[in-house]
Amino acid sequence: MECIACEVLRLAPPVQGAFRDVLTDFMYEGFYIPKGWKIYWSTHSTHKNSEYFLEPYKFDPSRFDGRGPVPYTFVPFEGGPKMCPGKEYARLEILVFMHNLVKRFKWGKLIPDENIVVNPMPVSKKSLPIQLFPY
Ligand code: HEM
Repeated sequence: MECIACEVLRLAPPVQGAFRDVLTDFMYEGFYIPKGWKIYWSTHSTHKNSEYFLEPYKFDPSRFDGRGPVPYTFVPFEGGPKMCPGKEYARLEILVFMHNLVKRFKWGKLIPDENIVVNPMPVSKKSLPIQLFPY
């Protein structure tokens, strides 16, 4: 179940990225980035990089089996000193929700091909109406 949650967070990260102040001059991929610039790191493009994730647009929870992706390539909660302090709480909440939904209910989407819109968080276009049937 955890692999499924991670794969959803990879494909549709709730936080798209964030801005950072550049503290020292540095080179990146041949580009000179001067101190004082504001830069943006993108969760989405990191998660869809085929160098780190084979067939990046394919839903494949098994990529999180075993050792999983290399450090700093799966970053829905970011990484380093600014990493989300609510990460473990969010993880628990997501897994408890999924557990109860799957174990206690048979359920189905009312709009099978509903799209996701990003504004700025990814949400279902029509709020994902579902029908629940308790077991
Ligand atoms: C799926 C759920 C969540 C995701 C994907 C997420 C993601 C993130 C990310 C990417 C950042 C870094 C933003 C940045 O660098 O500017 C962040 C920061 C933060 N998150 Fe979360 N978060 C989640 C849930 C939570 C929860 C449940 C809490 C609190 C209970 C929380 C509290 C915070 C706080 C306080 C910060 C700011 C930390 C700082 O500025 O040093 N988050 N989160």
